[in-house]
Amino acid sequence: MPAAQNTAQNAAHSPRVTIGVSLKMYFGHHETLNWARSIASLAARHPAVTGGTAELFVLPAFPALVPVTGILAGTEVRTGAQDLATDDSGPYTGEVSGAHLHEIGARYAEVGHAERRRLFGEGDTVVAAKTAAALRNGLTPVLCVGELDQVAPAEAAARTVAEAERVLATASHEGPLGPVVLAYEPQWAIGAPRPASPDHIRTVCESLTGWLSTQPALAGSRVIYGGSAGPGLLTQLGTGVDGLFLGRFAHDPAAVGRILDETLEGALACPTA
Ligand SMILES: O=C[C@H](O)COP(=O)(O)O
Repeated sequence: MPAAQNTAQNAAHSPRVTIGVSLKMYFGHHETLNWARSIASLAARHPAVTGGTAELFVLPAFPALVPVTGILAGTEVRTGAQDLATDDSGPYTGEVSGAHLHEIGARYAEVGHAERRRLFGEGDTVVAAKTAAALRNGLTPVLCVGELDQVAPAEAAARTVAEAERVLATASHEGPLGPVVLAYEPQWAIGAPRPASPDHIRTVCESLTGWLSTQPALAGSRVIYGGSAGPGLLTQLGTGVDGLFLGRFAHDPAAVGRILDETLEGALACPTA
């Protein structure tokens, strides 16, 4: 199928807004399960989810993946992992492979988060290997990219597109690419009181979307924003972003509900690569 036709078909079938949630390491096990039950109930009745306006995925800690996937079974919410191994099996103490994750029902795997880069020393080579591992195991990579320091939007866009290009070019040496979720997370806006400005977010996300449109191997990819995102941001962003990647501001399920409400407001017309 020609790439352009493939892109058009993916766009036609993609929900307009992608909402991801990473629980990081904030919740205990029972707290995670209770949160997942609330999200399951929300997703089962919210018209944005039942009507396909929004797609929702959640990334709990590894031990909660099986029960959370069970709790969300029967809803349109998908689950994924916050990390995965570069390899698919073998002597890698403490690691969890993409094959294992797919077997237990995960459909997404986050790679390249700033916290893993900063605290665990992961660089582009490892991030690319994890991206490739996700793709070859049927997991959609949630590839986090974003500038370290607060710079002007145009400079942030240039750095972020270069980062995505670098990582995905390296990943392509290990196997075919496919649709990814590019999570634009300016590192200075993670864990902050407020997100980056709408103008900053739009400038970078539109650059990422423009770059993706030149990459047929990545057709069907989405660009979402993370970094202190919460209720109200989607409405402020309007067009130019395919969704949000939520952290702390999704801990209250009611806040997730308010964000889903925003996806129905009609002002959001998300371009899809
Ligand atoms: O994975 C999510 C992002 O790092 C954002 O987290 P945050 O909203 O708590 O800043």
